[in-house]
Amino acid sequence: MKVLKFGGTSVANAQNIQQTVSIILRSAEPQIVVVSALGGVTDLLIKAGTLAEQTNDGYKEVLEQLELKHLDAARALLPVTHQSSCLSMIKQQFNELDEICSSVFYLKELSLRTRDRIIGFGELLSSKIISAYLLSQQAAHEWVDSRQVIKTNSNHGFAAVNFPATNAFIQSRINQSDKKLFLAPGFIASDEQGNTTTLGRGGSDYTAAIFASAINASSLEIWTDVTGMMTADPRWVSNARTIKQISYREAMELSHFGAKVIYPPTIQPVMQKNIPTWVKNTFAPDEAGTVIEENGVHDGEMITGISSINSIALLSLEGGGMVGIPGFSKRLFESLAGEKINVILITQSSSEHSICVAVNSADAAKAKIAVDTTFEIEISSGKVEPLKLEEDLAIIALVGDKMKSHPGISGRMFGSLGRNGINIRAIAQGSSERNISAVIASADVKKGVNVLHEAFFEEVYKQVNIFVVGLGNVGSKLISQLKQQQQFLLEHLNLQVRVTGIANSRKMLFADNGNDIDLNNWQINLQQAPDMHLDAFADTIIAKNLRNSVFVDITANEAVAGIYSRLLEKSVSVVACNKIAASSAYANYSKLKSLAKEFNALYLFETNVGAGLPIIGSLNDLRRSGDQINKIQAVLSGTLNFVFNNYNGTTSFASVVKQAQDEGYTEPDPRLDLGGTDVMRKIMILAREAGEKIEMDDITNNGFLPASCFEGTVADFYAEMEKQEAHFKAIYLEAAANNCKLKFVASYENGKATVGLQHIPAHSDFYHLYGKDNIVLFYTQRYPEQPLVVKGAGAGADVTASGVFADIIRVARV
Ligand SMILES: NC(=O)c1ccc[n+]([C@@H]2O[C@H](COP(=O)([O-])OP(=O)(O)OC[C@H]3O[C@@H](n4cnc5c(N)ncnc54)[C@H](O)[C@@H]3O)[C@@H](O)[C@H]2O)c1
Ligand SMILES: N[C@@H](CCO)C(=O)O
Repeated sequence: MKVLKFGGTSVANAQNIQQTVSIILRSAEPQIVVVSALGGVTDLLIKAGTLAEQTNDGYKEVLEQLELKHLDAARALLPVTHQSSCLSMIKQQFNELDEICSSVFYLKELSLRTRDRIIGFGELLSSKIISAYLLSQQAAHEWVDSRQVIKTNSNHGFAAVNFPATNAFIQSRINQSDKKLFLAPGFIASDEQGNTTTLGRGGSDYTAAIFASAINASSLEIWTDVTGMMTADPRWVSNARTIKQISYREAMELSHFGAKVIYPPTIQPVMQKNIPTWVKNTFAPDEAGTVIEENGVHDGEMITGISSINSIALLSLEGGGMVGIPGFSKRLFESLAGEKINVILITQSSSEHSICVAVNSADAAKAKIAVDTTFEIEISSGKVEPLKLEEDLAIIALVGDKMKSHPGISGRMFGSLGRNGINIRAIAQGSSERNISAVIASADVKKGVNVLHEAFFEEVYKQVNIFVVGLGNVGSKLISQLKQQQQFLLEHLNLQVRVTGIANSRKMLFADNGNDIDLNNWQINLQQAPDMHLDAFADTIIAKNLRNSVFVDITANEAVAGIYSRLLEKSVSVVACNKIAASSAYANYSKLKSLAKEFNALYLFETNVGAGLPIIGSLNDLRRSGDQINKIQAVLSGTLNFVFNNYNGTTSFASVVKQAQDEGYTEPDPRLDLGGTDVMRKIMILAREAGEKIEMDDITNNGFLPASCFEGTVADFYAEMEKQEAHFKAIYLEAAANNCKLKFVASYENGKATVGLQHIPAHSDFYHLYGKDNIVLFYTQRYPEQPLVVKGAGAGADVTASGVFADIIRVARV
């Protein structure tokens, strides 16, 4: 014989009851079926009782609403010929309920005993309606009054079962019948005096387990509205999946931590009898669901599931006066127990200087008063401090039998949380090693569950959420490269790179929760999106709090560079194509680097020098491997190289500059290139990466542009260059007369950096440098004479976008 339990959603209305009954009737095996109240009924019954106690006659309306709900269900389920006895049963039950509530109303008192009586009506009604429906379907069965067979003490609201008596009653009740199908209301029982008691919220699961244990059932089936127990809460983790098999103890750990699928005390009676317990979905009955059994072997993973509890407060009792003195923890726990406060997690450091316990937030204030009163004398004498209370916390836990004696699990757990900026306030792991719990901020709990799910269940791929600001030449190329490469990244690097937010100077667009931006239609969608506000963009990134978040700056804007620190402090990595931050005051550059280190994020800016060329990366590799940079010589402006490679006095200098701009090599403001600022920034960034504390003022700029070119707008700049054509031609002719080419060269040596136009003779490394190419020569301790050379296209939207892309992948693969 097996036992089935159907929860509130499975019997929420006539249609669901029909589905439930079809599941019951498809099994030939004898069975006991336990049902909950129709969905939502228990809460309304509590409301009616509470209103009556408050002498609010609104309770009558609630009862009318409830009566109608039950009458409707019965009418919809039963053929007219079977309706009258069921409808009069419902009316009679509601008359009784009305009388009880009216007594509560007049007495202004709702004792726990009366409350149990009131809420017990929910299961009585549902089971009787289902019984009438079974009769109408000619399904022979017996309705068993759980109150007559499940005996408890009189602890109303949470009564303790007298198992010897209960087992005997159930066995005799079942054995004396020749029926194969029994139907019983869940949740309710009775005490020795025959008063209705209840088994605690979710107690219908428990009722079913009590029946299963009493008759040594072949199995217990818990039918609900989800397919089994999941690896994590599916409302939070889209990749959560059903756990096929799980042990009783793991199931208890997971249920305790918020996996509301099964009520924790349920497990105890079935575990003692080793009865396999299935969790199945009423609305997808053919799906396997989860089986809970001794030594349940799950799919080879170390971790069975991840769960969490919200609304946690952390209480810390601290003080030097506790060290080495027995009895402090006893008194702390006694004072909490005295207030009936449930302790959820406990930690104590080996220094014995503090004891930290997690409790439900609702108990926090009460706990503070109780503990401060208990330790009043020690507090006034300074031996301990008043109880410290921290709220808005949550517990996140890894659960799994297989974690036992398996090193590295907690390292992986804390590493993954840390990399995502999730601060851990307290941790606990019992010696059973079945559960590792961490207390974190409530705001981080959803992200935390996702981070852990990814770390322990999704070796398939890692999700990276990117936010791109700046969608001009380079930015729009990056988006098309990402679109083109998404599938490759998924298949070859197991990376799911999602563009989650984009913005230009006018508009900003975010993907809805759990989605990414449609990369086929981003231009149109961005046009229709809200106006861009930089602070709001940063706020949203932080509020979304998505795992593996990366901010990508492809603007040339100072304000955008100004938000990096806020993001890094939240462990959001920054990939900057924008050179402003790395070339700002040294203090800011170094602060950003330390923030990245402190908050386990990355701040990468490879494209700041030489676009997509591996220049900063090579320099970092040299230094990390112990080399020292003696000297750098470089041509670092794609624009200037292009201009001097193409200018020979036949067309105007200004028109060649314009061509460089049109081809996407210049800065958004080309004066930065022509005036040498862009190159100064680049050589300074290289010098800083080489270990030098250098500022812009320390760099000599031997510029070639007449001062008049810097006045006014970019249009004025072009006009002025036209006027100065003779100046540019003279520069060109002078170099040509010496058989030299013109190159804008940057060099760094002994803490000094210089940039400027030079005559380059044919034997120079820089002579054969064509188009928009860049070249860097690193002279180091290991490369003293023959330098390490990096050379290639140093500007252009495509190559720059691919350099940004490479930085994003570097962040993603950490
Ligand atoms: N073009 C290259 O070859 C190259 C090479 C290396 C680095 N870079 C760097 O790439 C960056 C972008 O260059 P580009 O050629 O794509 O420039 P662009 O002018 O084509 O694009 C700049 C984008 O930034 C946006 N923007 C500007 N201010 C903004 C703000 N306050 N908020 C939001 N968005 C803002 C603009 O709307 C535009 O979408 C620059 O920092 C440049 O130094 C360019
Ligand atoms: N404007 C820059 C782009 C690369 O940083 C150049 O011309 O080199």
